[in-house]
Amino acid sequence: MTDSHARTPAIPGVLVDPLRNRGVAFTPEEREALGLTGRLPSGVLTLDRQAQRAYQQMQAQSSDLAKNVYLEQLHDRNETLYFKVLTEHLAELLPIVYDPTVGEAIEKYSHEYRRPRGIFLSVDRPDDMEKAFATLQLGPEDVDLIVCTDAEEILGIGDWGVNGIQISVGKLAVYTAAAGIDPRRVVPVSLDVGTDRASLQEDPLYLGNRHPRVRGADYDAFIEKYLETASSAFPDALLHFEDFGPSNARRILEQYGGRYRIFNDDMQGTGAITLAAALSAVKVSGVRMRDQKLVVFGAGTAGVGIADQLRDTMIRDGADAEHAAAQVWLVDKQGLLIGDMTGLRDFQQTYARDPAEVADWERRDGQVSLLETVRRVEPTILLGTSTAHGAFTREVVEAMSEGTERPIIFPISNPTSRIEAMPADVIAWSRGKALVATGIPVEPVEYDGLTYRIGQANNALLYPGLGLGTIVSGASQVTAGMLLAAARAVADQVDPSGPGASLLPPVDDLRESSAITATAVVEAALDDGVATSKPVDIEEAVRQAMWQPVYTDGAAA
Ligand SMILES: NC(=O)C1=CN([C@@H]2O[C@H](COP(=O)(O)OP(=O)(O)OC[C@H]3O[C@@H](n4cnc5c(N)ncnc54)[C@H](O)[C@@H]3O)[C@@H](O)[C@H]2O)C=CC1
Ligand SMILES: CC(=O)C(=O)O
Ligand SMILES: [Mg+2]
Repeated sequence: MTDSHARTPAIPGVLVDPLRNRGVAFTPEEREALGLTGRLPSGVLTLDRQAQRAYQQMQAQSSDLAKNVYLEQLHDRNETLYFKVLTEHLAELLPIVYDPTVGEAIEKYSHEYRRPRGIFLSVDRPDDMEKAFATLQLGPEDVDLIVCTDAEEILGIGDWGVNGIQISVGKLAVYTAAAGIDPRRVVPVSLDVGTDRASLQEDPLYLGNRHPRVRGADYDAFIEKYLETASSAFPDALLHFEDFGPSNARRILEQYGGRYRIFNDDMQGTGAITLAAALSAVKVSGVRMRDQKLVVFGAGTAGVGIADQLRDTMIRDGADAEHAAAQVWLVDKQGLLIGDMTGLRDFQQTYARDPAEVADWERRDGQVSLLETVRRVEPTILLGTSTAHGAFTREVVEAMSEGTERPIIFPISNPTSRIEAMPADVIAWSRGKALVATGIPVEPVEYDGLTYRIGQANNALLYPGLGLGTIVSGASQVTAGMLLAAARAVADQVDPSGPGASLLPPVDDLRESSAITATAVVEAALDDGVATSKPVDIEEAVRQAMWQPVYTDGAAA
């Protein structure tokens, strides 16, 4: 009898291990040593040639989602090659592996599923956690970074259950491509607590838990167990939290930030990159930080996280704490948030307005609208973190432009379908006066004979350098000082004064930008007394720590 295995022999392990695989770049000697004789075509390609081929194959895909799926398959086949391609074409491919296409990839994950990447932890089996991490076969010092999500508020597209694993994967890809975080030392995690999205629960191909989100004590116990398990298995790892819902994101950070090495990207990373864009914009507008008036549209995790960092910056610039908080107006689904409203979240209360102050403001259906708020407040900064596409109308932008000479307008909701206004409109409606940054990548805008470059105020322009600095310094916490240092380091990399200049560094230079940011972060960690390692030459230590996508000698073995 013929043994079918004789005709279709198993693929040798090294060829299916993405961290070791080099495919046709294995030399004849390596093939011999690794038992690959006769298992590859005889040609040997360099990494450069492989990267050319992979890039061509990627370009031949018919849509951005197909490109994302192609690149994920490459990621699962050969990590060095994947990161070589990604690093060499960062500005072109970041929108494919990350925002905005990652949103679509998450929506389609259970249907496009090819093979698993990461650790899947289920609220229904909390006792499996240690076992799941143990399958990685890594020692306590082998992991620098774990990105987890419970996927309740993925980008601006809401609850996507286990499909959210792709945001953990995408965020980590950016860490490596943009800051050289070693891909062998990172772990993406899905915390599957169920989903409230009926279409997922009913989808026969859905791969996650088919029950509503677990909340309350069971949710809290699951998160606490995750923190305990992850940090005792990998005590040096930074625990990055991504895309949790507003009721949990801040609570987890505040409750556990002192005990564990936590970073909440949507609050802290977004706050810092938006602060960087604001620091640049303020250089152009000439209005001191302490005199800014900020209207936040969408008072959730990101919006209030940003408001907090801008308020703290006003205080550092000389405003007293009460005055700085009073310079912030939050507008959400209920309109302007006012102190006598019921149902305000605890983190919104600080900024809720005194009812007497707004007693004679126009109300429609009992609400003070964004437009009325802008007319009354005459803000210098308007921030969009609402997911409400088109909410920054012509009227809103014109009203803002009447109240201030250089309006700073940041519609940073992701992905593209959620942005509050496109920069071309904002620039036209403000007659070229607005200083704009967006969360999504956008092409330069032509207006009245001038080219306006739009900075990408996406936390991806900051968190890779922040993470690298945290890892190199061995910081036990991500402090406010480290966030501020990162924001300043990013802002200092651009000269925003030229006509139409970008407020933020370009994505093409992200690796260099991350090295500069990380250096500033290490210095801040040392100043704040949280660093556990003190490099003699900080910049050199940062650059040395950056993993490069190359085949290094001996790594094939
Ligand atoms: N550029 C960047 O780096 C980042 C951008 N974001 C974006 O910010 C947006 C919000 O994200 P999160 O704060 O995490 O979500 P969230 O759910 O915590 O906050 C969204 C807030 O907007 C409010 N909102 C929804 N529809 C509204 C409407 N029609 N009018 C007024 N308010 C409305 C919600 O009630 C909620 O308070 C998303 O689009 C996300 O992609 C978030 C993090 C980073
Ligand atoms: C960029 C990001 O973290 C978000 O949109 O949630
Ligand atoms: Mg996020």
